[in-house]
Amino acid sequence: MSLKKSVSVFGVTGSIGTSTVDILKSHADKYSVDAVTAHRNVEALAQIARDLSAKFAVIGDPDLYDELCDALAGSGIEAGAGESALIDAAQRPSDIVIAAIVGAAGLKPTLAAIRRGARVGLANKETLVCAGALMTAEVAQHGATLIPVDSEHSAIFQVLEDRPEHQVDRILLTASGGPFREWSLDNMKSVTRAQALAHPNWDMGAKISIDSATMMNKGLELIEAWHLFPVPEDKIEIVVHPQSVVHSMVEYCDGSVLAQLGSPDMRTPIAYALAWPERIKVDVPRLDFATIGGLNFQQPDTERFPALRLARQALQEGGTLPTVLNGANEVAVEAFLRDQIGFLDVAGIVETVMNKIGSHRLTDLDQVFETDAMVRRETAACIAAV
Ligand SMILES: NC(=O)C1=CN([C@@H]2O[C@H](COP(=O)(O)OP(=O)(O)OC[C@H]3O[C@@H](n4cnc5c(N)ncnc54)[C@H](OP(=O)(O)O)[C@@H]3O)[C@@H](O)[C@H]2O)C=CC1
Ligand SMILES: CC(=O)[C@@H](O)[C@H](O)COP(=O)(O)O
Ligand SMILES: [Mn+2]
Repeated sequence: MSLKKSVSVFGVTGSIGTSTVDILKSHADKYSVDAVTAHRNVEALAQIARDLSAKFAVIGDPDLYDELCDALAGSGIEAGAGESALIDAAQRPSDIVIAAIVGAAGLKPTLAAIRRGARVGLANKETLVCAGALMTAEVAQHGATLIPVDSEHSAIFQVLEDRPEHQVDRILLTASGGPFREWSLDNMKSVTRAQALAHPNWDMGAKISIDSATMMNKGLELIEAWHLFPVPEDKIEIVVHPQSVVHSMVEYCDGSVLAQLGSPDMRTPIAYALAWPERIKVDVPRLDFATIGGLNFQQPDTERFPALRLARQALQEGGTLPTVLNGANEVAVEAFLRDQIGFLDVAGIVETVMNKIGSHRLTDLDQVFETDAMVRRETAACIAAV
């Protein structure tokens, strides 16, 4: 009988996906790989599937099935394509699923893994933002386990120690402030794609890099934290910490503040999600406090970064408003990346769409998918009018 845990990695070709591959390779004695997925990058998917001796490789774009079969020829690895194959991959009985697809596109496969009671290492924060209450209800119903991979949420998870809500005074979610932390609104008007993609501390995929630059990432993380940890919204505060060394903190009722620190390298939280409740060795750069010298903290500025205010509003009003915020943001970020709108238009468009659609009581997952599709149409129309 194998003592190895089997792992499936969704979004294996991305930033989180390839960091996960790195850990799986260095701990091949502990983990075997079942399914791996990507969206369009057939070549990288097939190479990773071969390197990890995966059993099943899925490409999200159904038109690329034949290309994937060719790339896997002779390997014995089964190929699949399209949304139904992504769901099939999630339903296979792997011990751990790393959910690292970007955006709401990850919702259906992640739900499929939750519904079979899997342990899910969740990087894909947009799923919790657009359907958090329904997702966490399914986690409870099916006995699944959700382990946060997002660095701040991993930090909170590591220091929260199952403490009851009444012992927790505050969750302090740290934010780097992104590349424009000190820029004036006037200068931010002419930000280029390359400037917005250049995060000061983290090497990440394009969408989350833009989210960090607008600080929508922290807004999404606020909503993510509220779904993951048992504290009211007004006990989750955002604090700007330019060095990204303190990944988040929890303040307890006795005045103690517990923090998790580390180099800005996602392999640490990914390894924790894989090994929890144990820890495994990871070759990340170690902190040298004398070289770092000082750690700084500042108030966030919601005037220059309105995405923070919009996400707080979505969380407070609840219902389908976080779904609207997320869908509008995904479409607006894509438009910015295609040079169709300016940097400040991203949050402006999200606000316009939120005001236009408003919030409705959240009832079921079909409503989430319908709202998401409608928001994407409305946002595209709004972008066309800019
Ligand atoms: N990068 C980071 O350090 C962090 C990321 N996260 C979160 O993790 C998630 C992944 O981020 P990141 O790795 O940076 O993103 P990347 O853009 O680097 O990777 C995204 C992955 O998802 C796949 N993908 C994209 N669209 C679809 C789709 N429609 N259907 C199926 N698969 C798809 C991509 O495949 P292909 O390569 O073929 O396009 C790729 O494998 C995001 O939700 C992000 O917010 C959270 C904390 C830190
Ligand atoms: C690595 C990670 O978890 C990202 O979400 C990171 O936090 C982005 O940095 P910002 O704090 O600039 O959003
Ligand atoms: Mn984060």
